[in-house]
Order: sequence, then C-alpha cells, then structure tokens
Amino acid sequence: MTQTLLLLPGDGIGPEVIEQAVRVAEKVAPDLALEEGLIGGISYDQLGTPLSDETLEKAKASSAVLLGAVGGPKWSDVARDKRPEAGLLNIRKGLDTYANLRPALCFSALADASALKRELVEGLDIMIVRELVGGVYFGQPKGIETLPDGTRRGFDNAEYTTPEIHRITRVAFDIAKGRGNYDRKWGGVCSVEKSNVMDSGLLWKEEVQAIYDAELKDMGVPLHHMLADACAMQLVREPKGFDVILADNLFGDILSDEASMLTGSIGMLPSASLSDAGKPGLYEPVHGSAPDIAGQGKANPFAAILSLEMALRWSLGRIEAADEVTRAVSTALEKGARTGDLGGDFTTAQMGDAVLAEL
Ligand SMILES: NC(=O)c1ccc[n+]([C@@H]2O[C@H](COP(=O)([O-])OP(=O)(O)OC[C@H]3O[C@@H](n4cnc5c(N)ncnc54)[C@H](O)[C@@H]3O)[C@@H](O)[C@H]2O)c1
Ligand SMILES: CC(C)[C@H](C(=O)O)[C@@H](O)C(=O)O
Ligand SMILES: [Mg+2]
Repeated sequence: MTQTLLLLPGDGIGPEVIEQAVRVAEKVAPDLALEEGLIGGISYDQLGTPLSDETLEKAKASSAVLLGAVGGPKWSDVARDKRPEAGLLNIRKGLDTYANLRPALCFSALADASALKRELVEGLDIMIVRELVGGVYFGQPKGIETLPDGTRRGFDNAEYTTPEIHRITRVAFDIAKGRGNYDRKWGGVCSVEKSNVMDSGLLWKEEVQAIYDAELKDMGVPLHHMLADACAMQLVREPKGFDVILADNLFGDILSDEASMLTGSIGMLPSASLSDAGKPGLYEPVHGSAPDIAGQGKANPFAAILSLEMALRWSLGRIEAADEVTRAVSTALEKGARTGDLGGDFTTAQMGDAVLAEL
C-alpha cells in the first residue's frame, strides 16, 4: 500500500525548512506520496480557522504528518481559540499523539557550538518523553476574568488522570529499554514533576511509581524521580547523566528548549509525536516560526530534516532511509555546513544541498 506523508508547512520559516525536508524525502523515499495541507496562521487567513476539519481528516488518513511551524506577530490579536498555536494543539489532540519524543543529540561536529563546554556535551544523546495532550495545556476551566474591583484574574487548570500517566510511562520505559543506558547516573527513566508543590505533580509521581511496581519493574529499566526545577539545573550541570527524561506537557516543553541549547541550536532539534500503534505520527521541529528570520533564507532546516528522519523511523518503517539521513546530516556538519544559528553563513537551501550531496 502506498504510504502518504502529509506536509503542513505552516507559518514563518515553516515553509522554508519543510521545502528542504521534501528534497530529502524525494531522494531517500521516492515512492512516498506527498500531500499538502494548511495549518496555523495561513489556515486562519484563508479559512478562518487554524485547523480545518479537512486538514484534520487528511492527517488522520495519512501514514505520517510533517509539520513546519505555526504562529507569529501577525496573529497576536486574534482570539485564543483561533490563534495559530490553537491549530497545533488541536491537531495533537485530534490525532491523540500523546507521546512526544524529543531527542537531544549533540553531533560531534557541533560540540563547540553548544552554550556549554565541549566535555559536558560531546556525545550527548538523551531523549525527553513529553506527555503532549493533557496537563495544564488542556485542563478546564481556563480563562481570564475581571474581578469586582476591576483587577483581572487569569487561571489554568493543571490536571492529570491515572490512565494518562500510565500510558506515557509505558512509552518512556519501552524507549529506555531499547536504548539500554542504565549505567548513567539517572539512566533508564528519570520522571520529573513538582510533587512538592502540585497535587497533579504528586499524582504523577505516585502513578509513575505504581505502574512501574505493577507492570514495568521486570523490564530491568531503572526508575528515578526528580523535581523539575532540579532537573533543569542538572541538565546544564551534568547532561550526560540522563538517558530518558519523562515529563508532563509543560515541563517537557521547557526542558526540551533547554536541552536544545546543549546540542548547539534549537534549529537542530526534531520531534516525533506518537499515538497508539497503527495511528499516524506527527513530526515537527521543536523550534517555532522564528519571525525574526522568516523569509530571509537564514533558517536552519536540520530540525525539519531530522523530523523527517524520525517519521521514516517511527511511522514509515524505513529504518535504512532514516539511518542514511542521520549519516548525511552528520557528514554535512563535519564538512562545515552551518547556518547563522550555528555560527556560519549557509543559506537554508545550501544546508539542504549539503545534505543531498551526501545521499
Ligand atoms: N511547533 C511550533 O509550531 C512552535 C514551536 C515554538 C514556538 N512556536 C511559535 O512560534 C512563534 C515564535 O516563537 P519564539 O520566537 O518564541 O520561538 P522560535 O523557536 O520561533 O524562535 C526562537 C529563536 O530561535 C531562532 N530559531 C528558531 N528556529 C530556528 C531555525 N530553524 N534556524 C535558525 N534559528 C532559529 C529564532 O530566530 C529566534 O531567535 C510564536 O508564535 C510561537 O508560539 C511554534
Ligand atoms: C507553540 C506551542 C503551542 C508549542 C508548545 O508549547 O507545545 C511549542 O512551544 C512546542 O514546543 O511545540
Ligand atoms: Mg516549546
């Protein structure tokens, strides 16, 4: 059966980086059927909604979805439920992609581009497993209200349930088992929360432990618990001490941006968002639409190309093609391919050329 990759380039640098990922896809998986759809601000401009039913249906019917980025200052005054970011949250929820995998891998050629010393990050290979369709992002009620005295009150509800915590914990353990890095200081799975302050955090810790004791212990994968603020600190102090970090939606968002700077640039970090087996995965760079450099040919397309790599690996079962892409990116970096964020002057297209030259 033909496999379909739905492209949702979105806003800002999204279309620029997806264009390069498409060149790579056409080279390593020429039989893959590519379709295109709208999401984000461009969808709001054309259709009055950041995610149309048509795009969501197309996504559900595809083998995988590759998304660029959404958002930008143009839509800052639009109502929250029509904002580009709402389109992103709705497609994640609509596809039930609850397991967001955010690898932070420091290519050896970039060890000096990191904000940290070479010895701290050289060889870094950690995986953040972020719960993506629950927590404070989706909890109800939320809103902004005006109080009788004229001041305002904004509120969000951080909530998790047992099944939500158990299913993401199972994914984290499966991934940690496949990686086998148990000898690191916090090797195996390190679950982070604020159980010292938040009830949803306390439940998170208790339910991770409960499913581990009841179902996962025999896998032989160590489990650690850490407070999220301490994890933020240890990530810059001793990043190679971690292997798989399991986090809720909000802490996973913040810690993955932090981890991006260990690898050299946010322009390098891909992600995979997975649902249950057999359902399409959603693949997107961790970075946003970068309005400050959009339209200038300055964006680093490697996060998008590596997101394609993750789609080949996790949804399309094309492991050899995925390995080829990783190798080509690594070699391109070794040969000096660098956009501005990595301290070079390559254009977005030249970065694509550099990868294609190695395929
Ligand atoms: N998945 C997504 O679509 C996603 C993710 C994060 C932010 N956003 C949205 O993007 C918009 C801008 O957000 P932001 O500025 O906080 O974050 P951002 O990631 O867009 O940009 C942060 C900084 O990193 C740089 N940068 C990001 N990606 C880069 C790349 N590929 N190459 C080179 N430099 C890169 C930008 O130039 C900027 O200086 C907001 O509307 C935000 O909501 C979308
Ligand atoms: C744009 C925003 C909604 C999104 C998030 O917070 O999940 C982004 O920061 C990300 O990391 O994918
Ligand atoms: Mg983020």
